[in-house]
Amino acid sequence: MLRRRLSSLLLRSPCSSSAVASSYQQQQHLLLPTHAEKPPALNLLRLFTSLAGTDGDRPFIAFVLGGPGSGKGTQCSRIASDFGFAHVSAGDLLRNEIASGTDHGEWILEIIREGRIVPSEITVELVRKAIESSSAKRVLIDGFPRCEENRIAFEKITGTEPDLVLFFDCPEDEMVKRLLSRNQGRVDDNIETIKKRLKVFESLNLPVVEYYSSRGKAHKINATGTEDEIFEAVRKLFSSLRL
Ligand SMILES: Nc1ncnc2c1ncn2[C@@H]1O[C@H](COP(=O)(O)OP(=O)(O)OP(=O)(O)O)[C@@H](O)[C@H]1O
Ligand SMILES: O=c1ccn([C@@H]2O[C@H](COP(=O)(O)O)[C@@H](O)[C@H]2O)c(=O)[nH]1
Ligand SMILES: [Mg+2]
Repeated sequence: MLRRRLSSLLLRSPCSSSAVASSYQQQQHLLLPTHAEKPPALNLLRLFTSLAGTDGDRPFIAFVLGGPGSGKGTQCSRIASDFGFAHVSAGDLLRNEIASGTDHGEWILEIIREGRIVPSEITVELVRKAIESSSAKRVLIDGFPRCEENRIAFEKITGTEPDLVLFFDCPEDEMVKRLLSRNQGRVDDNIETIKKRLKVFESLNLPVVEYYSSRGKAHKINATGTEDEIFEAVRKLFSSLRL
C-alpha cells in the first residue's frame, strides 16, 4: 500500500504534478516527456534511504540555480576550491550515466538533447547518492532542482531542505553567447536546444527560485561581468555564512 502510494508519487511525469507545471504543460507540452518515455523500473525502495535522521550530521547543502550558461559550473568550481565544498553537478551525474552505458543512458540522452527535464526518480537518486557518498561537510548541488516536482521529490525523499540557494541572474542574450562559444561538445549547446532550455528555465526552474525566495533562502547574484567580478559577490556571501 505504502509502496503503491510512493510509486505513484515518483512515477508521475516530471513537473506535471503542480499547478505551475500543469499550466506550463498547456503552454509547452511539446517540451515534456510523453508517457512512452517513462523510465525503466527502478528499485523504489532504495529511494527511501533518506537523509532524514542524519539531519544533525548531514552536510551544509547549497542549491546553485540559474539559466543555462549563467555560469553555475564555473562559479561552483571556485566556491569548491576556496570554501571547501564538494561540487555535485546534476547535469554531470546524468552525463556520466550516459557515458557509462547504463540502462537509462540512451533515454536520458534524448531528454537532454531536447532540453527537457529528466524525471525525479532518476535525478533525486543520483543526487542523494552523491551527497551520501561525499565525506564533505559542505555540498554544492549545481543545476538541481530543475522544477517544483524535482524540489518536492528531493525534500520528501531526503527529508531535508537546502540551507542556502544561490541564483545566478543573467540576461538571455549573454547566456546564449556563452553557450554557443562553450565548445565542450555538449549535445545541447546548439541554438535549437538552447531556445528550449531557456523556455524550460523560465517556466519551470524560476518557480523553484521563487519558492526558496519566499522562504528567505535564495540569494540572487548578478551573473554579468567577468568571472572574477561575479566571484567577488559570491565570495562576500560565502564569507558571511557561518559554515
Ligand atoms: N562571467 C563570464 N563571462 C564570460 N564567460 C563566462 C563567464 N562565466 C562562465 N563563462 C563561460 O560560459 C560558458 C558557460 O558557463 P558554465 O558552464 O559555468 O555555465 P552553466 O550555468 O554551468 O551552464 P549549463 O547550465 O549549461 O551547465 C563556459 O564556456 C564558461 O567558461
Ligand atoms: O536536475 C537536472 C539537471 C539536468 N538535467 C538535464 O541535463 C541538462 C544539462 O544540465 P546542466 O545543468 O546544464 O549541465 C539539462 O538541460 C536537462 O536536460 C535534468 O533534467 N535535471
Ligand atoms: Mg553547468
